[in-house]
Amino acid sequence: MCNNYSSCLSLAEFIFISISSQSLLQKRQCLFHVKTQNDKYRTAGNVSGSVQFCEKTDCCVGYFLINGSQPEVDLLACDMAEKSCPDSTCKAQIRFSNHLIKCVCNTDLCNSNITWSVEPAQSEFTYTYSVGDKIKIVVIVFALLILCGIAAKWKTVLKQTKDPQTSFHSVAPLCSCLMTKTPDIDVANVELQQIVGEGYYATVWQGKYQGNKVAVKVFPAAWKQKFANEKVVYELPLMNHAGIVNFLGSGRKSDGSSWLIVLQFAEYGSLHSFLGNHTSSWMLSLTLCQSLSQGLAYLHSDLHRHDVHKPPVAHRDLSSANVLVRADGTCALSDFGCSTVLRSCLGHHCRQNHTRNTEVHPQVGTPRYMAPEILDGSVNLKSSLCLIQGDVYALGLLMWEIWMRCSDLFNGETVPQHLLPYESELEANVTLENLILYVFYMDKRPSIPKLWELQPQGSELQKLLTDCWDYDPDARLTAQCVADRLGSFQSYCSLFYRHLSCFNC
Ligand SMILES: Nc1ncnc2c1ncn2[C@@H]1O[C@H](COP(=O)(O)OP(=O)(O)OP(=O)(O)O)[C@@H](O)[C@H]1O
Repeated sequence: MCNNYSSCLSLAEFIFISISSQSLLQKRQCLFHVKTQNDKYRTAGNVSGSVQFCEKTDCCVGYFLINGSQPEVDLLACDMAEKSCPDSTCKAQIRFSNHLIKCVCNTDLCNSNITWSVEPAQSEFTYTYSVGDKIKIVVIVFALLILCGIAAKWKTVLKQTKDPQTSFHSVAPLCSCLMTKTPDIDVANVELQQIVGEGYYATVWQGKYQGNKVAVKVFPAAWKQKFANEKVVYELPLMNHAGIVNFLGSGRKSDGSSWLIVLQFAEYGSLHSFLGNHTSSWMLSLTLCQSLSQGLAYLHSDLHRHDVHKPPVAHRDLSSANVLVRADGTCALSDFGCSTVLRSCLGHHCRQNHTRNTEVHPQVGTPRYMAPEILDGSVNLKSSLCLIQGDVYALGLLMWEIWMRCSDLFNGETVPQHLLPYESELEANVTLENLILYVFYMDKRPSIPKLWELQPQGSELQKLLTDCWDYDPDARLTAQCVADRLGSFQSYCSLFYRHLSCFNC
């Protein structure tokens, strides 16, 4: 019997309400307070008044502004993507700038309060050292330096005795793949002609080897480790692929002053200089993006052919300076100095383990191209999946750079000059702190021109880019999926413009 409307529920309604209230009860509840610039946090769960029921994670977050000595709430919400949050109370964890700090915690409404301590200010008192004190300090520092030197030397000697190869490999040892042992080339046969590129670690020359035009990457002896990293990747089995620059050999100058890697010569040099000097048609842009994503998909692949195994490799430093453009308008990945050869046992979750393993896989790469979770420092850099997802974020930025120079997308209007990602929003020499605030905290990405929406494939293109640089690494596409989607773009070529200047169309 039911006496009033509210108590008059059918059995089905009753079951539905109890199940939903139960599931709401099981969900993490966090205090909710957002400002418009961080609207993305609304999607992290259902909001009821000042409480949010988390849909995506079990963690609450709090961002606090430090004005004077008191933290002031800037944002309270459920976290957006799966992360580790081992603490039950919200302890200040990451300091984005002098004014903004973040905490994460794992109990209901735990983000209401932040536990933090003001960093001890530099004490301002002065102390005058006597001459005797100064001599003592110099002697102690000197003795410590000598001791450190001896200890470091011993560590190296012991390491080398244990495994003579380890001094030469910082890349994680592989599960099952054999290295292709390429014999060293005779450096005397390599002719260096002119410098074509100057990176941080090496100078790249145009040269001649066995009658062919080649690029020669010359590492000074001090960067032997970078040379070794790169050589390890190039010498992996089955590394020959159109999307990866062709490795022709390596060697050492007889006087030991430098180490050389000989590569196929890319006529247009880096993608950065190519885009700086050329605009492109729809088809050329598509060719650049397809070859780039195919190269990355291949690099990430775990291949077994007969008895040979190519493990997945994360590039970890994708940028337009590290992608080359060949005469036929295809891209080739290069510069594997920061790459990590991954064990074939993929499957670690991106954020299961909060420890930052800076020893095994340190945070490397070009900050501008670093994924938000890598900038934020909250990911487990030991996880293969994280590194691969970080590469896909950079792939999204690279494709944005390419399409921003596509004249067909600007419908006869002036094509903007080539810009690096975030160059127009932040300065050319952007600081890490500004990048973290913009890319991680505000979840901003390079802007996509409104004009693109009017173009035949503009919206698909926009979707492709946003699916690569999603805030949630698990929501990002794989490089293979990017290549497949781009493959379907091609069939629309004839629909695009009748007078389309197609490259390879
Ligand atoms: N195979 C090649 N063909 C033509 N130019 C090349 C080739 N390889 C490299 N370059 C040029 O040399 C530049 C530097 O090369 P690379 O990025 O490999 O050096 P690096 O010292 O490792 O740089 P980084 O500072 O990014 O670590 C490239 O941006 C490109 O302009």
